[in-house]
Amino acid sequence: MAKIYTDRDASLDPLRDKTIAVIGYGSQGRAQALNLRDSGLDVIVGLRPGKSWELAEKEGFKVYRVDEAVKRADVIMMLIPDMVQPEVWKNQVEPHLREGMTVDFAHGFTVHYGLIKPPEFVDVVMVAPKSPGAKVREEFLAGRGVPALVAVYQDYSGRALDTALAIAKGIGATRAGVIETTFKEETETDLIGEQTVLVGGLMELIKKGFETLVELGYQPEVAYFEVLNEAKLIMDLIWRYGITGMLERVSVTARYGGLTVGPKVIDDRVKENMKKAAERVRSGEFAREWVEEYRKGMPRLQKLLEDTRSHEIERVGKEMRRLLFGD
Ligand SMILES: NC(=O)C1=CN([C@@H]2O[C@H](COP(=O)(O)OP(=O)(O)OC[C@H]3O[C@@H](n4cnc5c(N)ncnc54)[C@H](O)[C@@H]3O)[C@@H](O)[C@H]2O)C=CC1
Ligand SMILES: CC(=O)[C@](C)(O)C(=O)O
Ligand SMILES: [Mg+2]
Ligand SMILES: [Mg+2]
Repeated sequence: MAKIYTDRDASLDPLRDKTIAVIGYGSQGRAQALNLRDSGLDVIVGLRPGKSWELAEKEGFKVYRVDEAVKRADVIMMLIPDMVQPEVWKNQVEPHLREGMTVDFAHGFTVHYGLIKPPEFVDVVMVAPKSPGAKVREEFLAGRGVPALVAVYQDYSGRALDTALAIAKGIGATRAGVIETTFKEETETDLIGEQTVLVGGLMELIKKGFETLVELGYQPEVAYFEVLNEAKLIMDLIWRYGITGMLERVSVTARYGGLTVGPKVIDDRVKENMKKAAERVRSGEFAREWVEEYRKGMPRLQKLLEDTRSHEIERVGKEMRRLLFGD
């Protein structure tokens, strides 16, 4: 059984007289910095000049260049993109680390794949929200939290886990539930999950469902409501009540049709494909490919994004979302 921590198991004390430098003010950086500050902790932000800098200042933070922030802080939270981390680490973080500091990550990628090798005199921990950044903030403001994983990679002080749990509490994650894991498990499950289900799988399932309906001559707007908009509403039922709970809340016809046809569409070959994707993550092959793509300036990523942007579901979606949300 997994070790799960909630609010009762965590204290903010390990962070009380410390300065926390949140490096990056994007998806996770902004959410985590704001939540930690609202939890009563001393937070500064480390950035390079630009839009994020202005936003963080506007939102009341003292903002410094990354190296300056590291010098002023006791706890460093590496919340910049995974592919940017190694260089910033080498030039602006590592040279200024002092004995006994804590370095925190929100995803294990750079440490697990050896792109960052922390010195032995700091604690290295991870608090990985199982959620997009915006939700980390939204749920916190609503008095709730999103689940997260915690892990200790290096325990120099002997108190690394307590510090990690304090961060988890400060961002609101212990309100939901925090599971103890390792950098390896978090990194591999996060990548496998986002590639095969959360990002890759969902997106492809919805696109192929949309294409199928449109190719059969149905109206694209009808297809959009059916396979994209309602996917969220059905997912909400699964999220709140579980798969059986969702089945209990759709029509008996949908229940029978879904249970009999679903496994024919998403068949065992899909699982074999998922296992292949998982193998590429576990062997490090995906990480090598992504580092190489990043170094080349991400031409493949840009091309794929452009193709997605021009897909019919996006054109129709824009119209339909204007109707639904007025934007
Ligand atoms: N996006 C998400 O919701 C999730 C992200 N994570 C992890 O959190 C970490 C941060 O990811 P995101 O929040 O998506 O990052 P992001 O892409 O939103 O980060 C952008 C921020 O980094 C700053 N930045 C970029 N390059 C910089 C540089 N050279 N020097 C200083 N600042 C720089 C930008 O100014 C901006 O403030 C990653 O490890 C990611 O895997 C984990 C869970 C979910
Ligand atoms: C939002 C999240 O948890 C992801 C999908 O793993 C990510 O953005 O990397
Ligand atoms: Mg991820
Ligand atoms: Mg994730």
